[in-house]
Amino acid sequence: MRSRAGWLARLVPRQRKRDSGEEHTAAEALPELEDIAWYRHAEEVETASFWRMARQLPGLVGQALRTAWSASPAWTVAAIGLNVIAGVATTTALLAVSDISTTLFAAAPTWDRVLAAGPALALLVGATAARAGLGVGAGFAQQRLNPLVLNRTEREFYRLITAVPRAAFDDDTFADRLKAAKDRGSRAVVDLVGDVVDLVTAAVTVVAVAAALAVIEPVLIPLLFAAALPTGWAAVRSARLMYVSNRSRVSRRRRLWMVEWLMDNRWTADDQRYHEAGQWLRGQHQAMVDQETRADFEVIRSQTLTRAVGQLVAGVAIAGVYGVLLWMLATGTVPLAVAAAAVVAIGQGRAGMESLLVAVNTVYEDGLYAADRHEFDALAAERIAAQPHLAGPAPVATGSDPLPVPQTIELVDVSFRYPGKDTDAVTGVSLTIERGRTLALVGENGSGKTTVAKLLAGLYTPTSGQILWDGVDITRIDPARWRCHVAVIAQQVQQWPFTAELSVRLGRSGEPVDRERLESAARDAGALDMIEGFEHGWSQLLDTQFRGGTDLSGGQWQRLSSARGLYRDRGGLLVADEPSAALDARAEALLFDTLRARAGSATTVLISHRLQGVVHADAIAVLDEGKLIELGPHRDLVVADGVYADLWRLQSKSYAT
Ligand SMILES: Nc1ncnc2c1ncn2[C@@H]1O[C@H](COP(=O)(O)OP(=O)(O)OP(=O)(O)O)[C@@H](O)[C@H]1O
Repeated sequence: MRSRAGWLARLVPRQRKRDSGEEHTAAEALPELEDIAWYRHAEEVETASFWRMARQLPGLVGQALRTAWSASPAWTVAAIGLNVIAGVATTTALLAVSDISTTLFAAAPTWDRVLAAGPALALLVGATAARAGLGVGAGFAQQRLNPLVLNRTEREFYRLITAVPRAAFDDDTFADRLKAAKDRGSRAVVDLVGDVVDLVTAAVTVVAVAAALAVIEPVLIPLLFAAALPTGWAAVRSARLMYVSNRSRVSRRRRLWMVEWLMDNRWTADDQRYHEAGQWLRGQHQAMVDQETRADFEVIRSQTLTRAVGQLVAGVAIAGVYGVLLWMLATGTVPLAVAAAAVVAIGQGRAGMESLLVAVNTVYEDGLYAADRHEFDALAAERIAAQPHLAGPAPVATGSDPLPVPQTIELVDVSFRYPGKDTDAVTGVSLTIERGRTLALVGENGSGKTTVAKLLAGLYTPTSGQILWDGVDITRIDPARWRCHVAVIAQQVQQWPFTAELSVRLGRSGEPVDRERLESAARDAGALDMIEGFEHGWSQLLDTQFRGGTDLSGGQWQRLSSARGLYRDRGGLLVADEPSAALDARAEALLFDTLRARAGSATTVLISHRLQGVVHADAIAVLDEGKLIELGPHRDLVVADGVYADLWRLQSKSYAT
């Protein structure tokens, strides 16, 4: 076993060494070209013995059967059951062959022998036809099963992806697992079901042939197994080499995919050309593609070597099996009639045995990839379950209906640190926002304004501290109960490739369209004239990659984004993060009027670098390096002569000149 592992180790590390050495130039710019950390996991796989692999089979088979059963119990039973019955037909056909040859080699007149073989011949024809029919039926059942399993697997994947907390997408471990699951893991879960049906088919054939040989000449059974082992060994080794290679390349492929996306999509097409970045991107891409090609060559070379050794040993083993049969014939241990039947059985048995070993190998291989998907599912489920409202003690507010619109929202000593960072983005912020009031967040770039907004919108959970709605810790309540009261006009304008109408009503897409609200949201955001001026009005598609689609200017997209936030808003909390950054003066004034009109009834959190837009806020919170350093209305802060007053003077001066 040690020597096998060592032999494999000699093949694979050579590939790794060459990978990291030759890509040195590219690695300077793209460090992800290095093998990923969980390569160590693949090295464990590398040293697994055939028997360890065989021991894992029952678990993998059980797992595949559970997957298949959950997708369709009826087709699972059909796919497995028909194969098992086909096995009975195989044994019957082989025993009929044995009967026929014994009868034909008997000492009797030719016609008597032919007539005597008639019933066995009829049985052979019947059993062969039945086996073929059952095989077709089993194949049909398997093909019906596959799309059902795929459907279920995909549904679960996207359920997890959309339910996972936002912070998961900032985490590189999650990104790697997601990539591995998407790359092949999900497909492998589906393939594993098919593999297990193939495994059952092959196992049934082998058992059927062994049962027939037990009647014809039991001595040949172990020889049959011995003859198929070398090919099986080679298949297992090849798969493992490919697995180890693939696993080590996930990180590079992720980077490759990203560079390809940067080159081939319209969103980066402008900037790429402004900065003449195409050549550099192509260079990075080429380096990675070359690296992939070299890795492919390496693995193909190793696999071919493995298969050649397997085939060579298999040839010798088969020669040995037939040699033993000839020797038994020569010494009179088996009569000629039995030897003839044995040749037929061995032919079928060898094919079945090789299929079995290949199936074992495929089940194991796909099992490894499927484990990537299961690992991802487990990680995603863990992240979902770790959300405070699920993981913490009993909820602090019971029931399942939406909470009432909050009268007070409080941040109590809230801190937040992004995953993987060693400093807080927000530290010890305490604030109270009364219903009907406007709070403005002000501060330099990177001071933590958007992070506070995201915490308020429930996108992230505070690392410490609490966010209270009417005294209730919001992180311990199901977000479905309070998110309906939160609307956001995000800093990063999302250009949804939908119609203008869907783009505006996305935040309430599950509800019937409210035309009046749709128009008033668009009007208040300064987007109504624009939408009504589109060739197709509200039905205008906003993506030039589809026929009839169009694109918008930066400011027009931002108006649409504001309309989306306003349509969703129902008088709860509206977070507007730099909502006017791309707007012209008229549109900006209109939007700020709209936000001001909320005063007295709805709560607004406004982030803006244009201090003219925040002077009317009931309170202005000034953030610096994640800390709240000043809080109060405009007039008080100007009198206090601190950071805000400084910024105000600076902007007023530039407007005055
Ligand atoms: N997803 C993220 N992962 C890691 N760090 C982040 C992430 N988003 C923001 N940060 C960091 O958190 C800090 C606060 O960022 P934030 O976006 O809240 O600042 P801001 O005050 O809104 O800045 P701006 O005025 O530029 O919009 C910054 O140091 C930023 O680099």
